[in-house]
Amino acid sequence: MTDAALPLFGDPAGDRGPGVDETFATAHRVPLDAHSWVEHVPGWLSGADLLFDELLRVAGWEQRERWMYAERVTEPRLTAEYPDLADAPAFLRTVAAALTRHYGVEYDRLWLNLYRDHRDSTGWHGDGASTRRRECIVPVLSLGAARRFLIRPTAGGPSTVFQPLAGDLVVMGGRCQTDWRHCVPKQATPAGPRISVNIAASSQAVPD
Ligand SMILES: O=C(O)CCC(=O)C(=O)O
Ligand SMILES: [Fe+2]
Repeated sequence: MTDAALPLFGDPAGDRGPGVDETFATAHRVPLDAHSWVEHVPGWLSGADLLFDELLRVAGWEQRERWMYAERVTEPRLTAEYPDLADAPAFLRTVAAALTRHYGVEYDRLWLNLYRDHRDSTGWHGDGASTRRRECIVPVLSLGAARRFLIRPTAGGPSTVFQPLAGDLVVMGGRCQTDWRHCVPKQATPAGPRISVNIAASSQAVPD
């Protein structure tokens, strides 16, 4: 079965399914320095739990491994990647289109992370190959359990902490992918599963 064939929310009237706030009314931009910022948009998506359940079921979750120094390590999360937005579950195309309209960046691909519980994580990093332009706008939509999202200068220094809830957007802008590093740390306090939707643009993968 393909994603496109799924009646995603089974609600032809469309008023019980998820929806996005096209006005970004709750957006709050936090300047990190002269070149970089993070925008938190609480409650941007309504019906986040429906989208979470649907993605858990339909996404092509993979367990990836990577080289860390001389060792092959299993990543502490699952990932589903859609290099072509056209192949992504239908509602995520609506999400990407709304972000394209608002931020003026042609979002055309995305990947999902599934943090199965509080022991899953993403270590400190910049988004690398998907963000080679000097200034990029990288939206991340949170679904499921709340987890901490940290960002700190690449050269070291204190972290700025966000705690996106289900339906919140966290958007990294400017030079966040080079001058700053972000992560979602493991935590001691038990947490249920979380999915992050990381929305990317091939136009931002090309250096300017
Ligand atoms: O899960 C998140 O909120 C961020 C994930 C992330 O930064 C990534 O996959 O590159
Ligand atoms: Fe990232």
